[in-house]
Amino acid sequence: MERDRILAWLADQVPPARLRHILGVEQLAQDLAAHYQLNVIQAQKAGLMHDLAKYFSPSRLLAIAQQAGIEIDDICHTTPHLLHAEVSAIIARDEFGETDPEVLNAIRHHTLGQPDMSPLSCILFIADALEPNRGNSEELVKLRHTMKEDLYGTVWKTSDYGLQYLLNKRCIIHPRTILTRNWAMQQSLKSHRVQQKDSH
Ligand SMILES: Nc1ncnc2c1ncn2[C@@H]1O[C@H](COP(=O)(O)OP(=O)(O)O)[C@@H](O)[C@H]1O
Repeated sequence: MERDRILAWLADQVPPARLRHILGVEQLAQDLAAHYQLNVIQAQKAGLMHDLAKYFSPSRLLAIAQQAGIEIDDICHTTPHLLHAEVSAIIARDEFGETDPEVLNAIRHHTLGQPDMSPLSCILFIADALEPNRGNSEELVKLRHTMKEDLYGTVWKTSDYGLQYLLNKRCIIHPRTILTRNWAMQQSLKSHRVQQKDSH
């Protein structure tokens, strides 16, 4: 079975704690997909393969991304680790024969997000941040309470949580996460306005 082959490959490439995180993302992505009536198999595959390139060296990430013709902006040049999402999608395709664009796009967008990303991508973005092994800080517990009520609102607030972390650590922030946050916030506020109108 392909899942076993992927797990064996991962066990060779990532430490046990990361493997636990990956399994947590796989499970939560499936739960959320079932809840939002999305394709559970796509969610499972995206969860399982989202961090394939997590431990690749910066030079390897840059070389693979360059060879694949991915546009590498200044921030990714300085912090090649941010390319692990794009490169994980390439490995999913080339090593494990994944061809489903929905699955590959969800993997590509799991770290920085992407304005207009699909519901499946939203689910993987959330699952990566909120799976149980991430801990139980007050903010995470709060986000887990809303994750099945408001998909876009949770993408918005998960982005805020990540941005806050990066600000506190004085990191350079990739603008795509800010664009994702603004997009998700607008989607969430729009859907609340529609719900309010419907209830009058
Ligand atoms: N928008 C961003 N701008 C800059 N760095 C980011 C951004 N989002 C995440 N990072 C950094 O990239 C690294 C990988 O992110 P992620 O894959 O979410 O982390 P994790 O190792 O917790 O799974 C993290 O160390 C984080 O600090």
